[in-house]
Amino acid sequence: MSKEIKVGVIGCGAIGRQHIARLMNTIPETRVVAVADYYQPSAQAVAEQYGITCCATGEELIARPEVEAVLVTSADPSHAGYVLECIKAGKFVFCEKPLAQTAQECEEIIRAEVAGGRRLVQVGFMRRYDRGYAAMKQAIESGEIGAPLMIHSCHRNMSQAPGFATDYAVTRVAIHEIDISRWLLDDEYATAQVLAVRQSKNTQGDWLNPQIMMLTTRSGQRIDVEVQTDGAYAYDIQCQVVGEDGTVSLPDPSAVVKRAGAACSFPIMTDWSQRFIEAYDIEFDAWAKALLNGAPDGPSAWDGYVACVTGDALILSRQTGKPEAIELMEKPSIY
Ligand SMILES: NC(=O)c1ccc[n+]([C@@H]2O[C@H](COP(=O)([O-])OP(=O)(O)OC[C@H]3O[C@@H](n4cnc5c(N)ncnc54)[C@H](O)[C@@H]3O)[C@@H](O)[C@H]2O)c1
Ligand SMILES: O[C@H]1[C@H](O)[C@@H](O)[C@H](O)[C@@H](O)[C@H]1O
Repeated sequence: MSKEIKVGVIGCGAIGRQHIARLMNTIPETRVVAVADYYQPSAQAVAEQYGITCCATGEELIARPEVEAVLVTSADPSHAGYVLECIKAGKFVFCEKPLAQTAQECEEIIRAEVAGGRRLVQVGFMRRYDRGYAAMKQAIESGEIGAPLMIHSCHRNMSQAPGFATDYAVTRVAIHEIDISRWLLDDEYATAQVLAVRQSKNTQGDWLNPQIMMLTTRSGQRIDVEVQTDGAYAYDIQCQVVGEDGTVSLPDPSAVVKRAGAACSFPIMTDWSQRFIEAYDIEFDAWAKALLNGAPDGPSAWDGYVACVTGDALILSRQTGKPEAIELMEKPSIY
C-alpha cells in the first residue's frame, strides 16, 4: 500500500460524487485514480473533471493494477457482486450500505473474506462516526445511565427518489437505525416486527408511510423506530437511550438559535448529505488511516450481514403481522 491510497470508485451518482470530492480534497491519505458507472456519461464527466481514468465497467476498474482500494457507491443491487469481485482480487473495498440485497449474498461475502483470512470489507454505516452518536456510546459505556433498557428513535425524510417502495423503508432507511442501535447497545437482536400505523396524507407515492419498527435484543431491550420515508417537515433523526438510572439523547447538529417574534427556534436540515457531512469525513479519514495500518476496522461484512438478516425479518413481519425471530450464523473470528 502506497502512502497515498489510490482509490477506484464505482458509481458516480449523488453520494459517489460527494465521496469522490471528499477523497480528493478532504482526506489527505487518499486519491481517486479511476471511476466507473454503468451510465457512461456520468463516469466520463467525473473523470474529465478530475483528469482521471474512466473505466468501461466496474470489473475493469477493480482489475486495474494501480487501484489499491475500491469504493462502491453504485445502486443497491450491484453492491454484493462488486464486493465479491474485490475480495477475489484481494483488494480493500468500502461499500456503501446495504452490503447486499439478501442475507444469503452477505453470507457468501463473509465466506469469501474469511477464506482469505483477513478483513478487506468496510460497510458505510457512517452514523457510528457522528460525534453525537459517539458521545452517546461513551456515556452508555461509562455506566452513568445504568443498564440500557430501551431506545426510542425516529428517522424522518422529506422525500425519496422515484421508484421508491415500501420495503425500502427498511433496506434503505431504517437500516441505519438497525445498525446504530445494536452498536449503541452492544447486543444482537432477537426479534423484529413492523407495526401498522395511520398513514400520512403527505406520502408522495404508492407505499406505506409511516411505519413503526420494533426490535428486541437478546438481553430483552426494546427498540422502537418511527420511519417516515417522505413528506416530513425536515430530515430529522432522533434517538434516545433510556437506562435504569437516566437517559442519553442524540443532540441536534449545532445551529444558531433565534429568538424573535415571541419564539425561540433553530433550523433543522433537510437532507442526509448535510446532516451527516462531518460523519462522512470522519468515517473516510478513519478508513484511510486503518488501511495504512493494514486493515479496515470500521463496520464489517458481519455488520452488513446482521443488518440484512434483520431487514429480512422486518419485511417478513409486515407480511405475517407478528414478531419474527432473528437467527444469525456463527460469527467468524475475524470479526
Ligand atoms: N450512507 C448513507 O447515508 C447513504 C446516503 C445515500 C446513498 N447511500 C447509498 O449509496 C448508493 C448510491 O446512492 P445514490 O443516492 O448516490 O444513488 P444515485 O442513483 O444518485 O447513484 C447511483 C449511481 O450508480 C450507477 N449505477 C447503478 N448501477 C450500477 C452498476 N451496476 N454498475 C455501475 N454503476 C451503477 C448509476 O448510474 C448512478 O450514477 C446506494 O446504495 C445508497 O443506498 C448511502
Ligand atoms: O433515509 C435516507 C437516509 O437517512 C440516508 O442516510 C440515505 O441512506 C438515504 O438513501 C435514505 O433515503
